[in-house]
Amino acid sequence: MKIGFIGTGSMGSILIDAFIHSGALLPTDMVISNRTIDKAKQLADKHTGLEVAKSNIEVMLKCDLIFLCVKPKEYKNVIDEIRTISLDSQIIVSITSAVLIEHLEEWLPCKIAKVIPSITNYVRSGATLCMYSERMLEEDVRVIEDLLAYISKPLRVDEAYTRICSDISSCGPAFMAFFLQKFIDAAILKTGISRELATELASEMLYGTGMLLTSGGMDPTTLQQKVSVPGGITAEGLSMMENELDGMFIELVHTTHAKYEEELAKVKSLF
Ligand SMILES: NC(=O)C1=CN([C@@H]2O[C@H](COP(=O)(O)OP(=O)(O)OC[C@H]3O[C@@H](n4cnc5c(N)ncnc54)[C@H](O)[C@@H]3O)[C@@H](O)[C@H]2O)C=CC1
Ligand SMILES: O=C(O)[C@@H]1CCC=N1
Repeated sequence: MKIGFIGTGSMGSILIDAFIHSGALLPTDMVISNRTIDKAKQLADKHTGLEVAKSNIEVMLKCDLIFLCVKPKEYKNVIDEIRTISLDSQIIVSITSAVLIEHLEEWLPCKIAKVIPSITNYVRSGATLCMYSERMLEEDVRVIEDLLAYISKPLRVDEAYTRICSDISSCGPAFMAFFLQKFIDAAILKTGISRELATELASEMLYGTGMLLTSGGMDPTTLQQKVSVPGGITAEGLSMMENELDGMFIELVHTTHAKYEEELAKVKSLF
């Protein structure tokens, strides 16, 4: 089976790298295209045998399963280009939250999967959020999830929860890195600790915390309880954060959902 990638920007190239490094795919299994062809060529220079197509049409003509890795506003151009040569036997995997399965089904005759990856997949961890159109057969779903399992934990979610699941799984790494950055900056400002040491400590801490919350079998509440001795320093810090951050995460969810609605409307208006 030939796998295509239309769009080799940040997420497209992360997926290609991860599939190759994990052994899920060989470079020769894939055909890729990108608006700026040099970006695709740079990937091919890194992975001998990876074929760069001259156009998105060429990818569609050569592949059975095609990942669409472009931004919402770029869907219109791609769909217009490929719709007349798309086949109902082909599987399109769209990685964009703000493009609905029902719209992709309206625009293309193909079987449609919506899979939201995460930057964590680069190091073969984190989830991939999986949603499928009714056109997908059991064996199509198996092909996709077998592939994704090399680089992630594929989790089936209801499309109605795409936004909040992506907030946690895909935006989450950036949000957590932001918190870490603020923590490190404050540590440097208040104590004079070196950035290098503070960053190393913070990164190791987040890695270990992630392990405790997955293979370690702890949930976030238990973890907090285990670290905070009643009346101790952690408890004091947690209590301060409870007051300072009250409402912030509600606001965060409002913000991401408002932006999502805006993008959904924009995509719809383009067609
Ligand atoms: N970056 C991330 O962590 C994640 C991104 N996504 C989704 O992936 C999608 C792509 O995001 P990024 O890779 O971050 O964006 P990006 O801007 O880095 O990559 C998009 C690529 O598409 C190419 N492109 C644009 N129009 C094209 C066309 N007509 N034909 C072929 N190629 C074209 C661009 O040249 C660019 O290389 C977005 O919808 C985003 O929401 C999903 C999960 C995580
Ligand atoms: O739009 C999304 O849901 C994804 C999450 C990170 C970037 N884009």
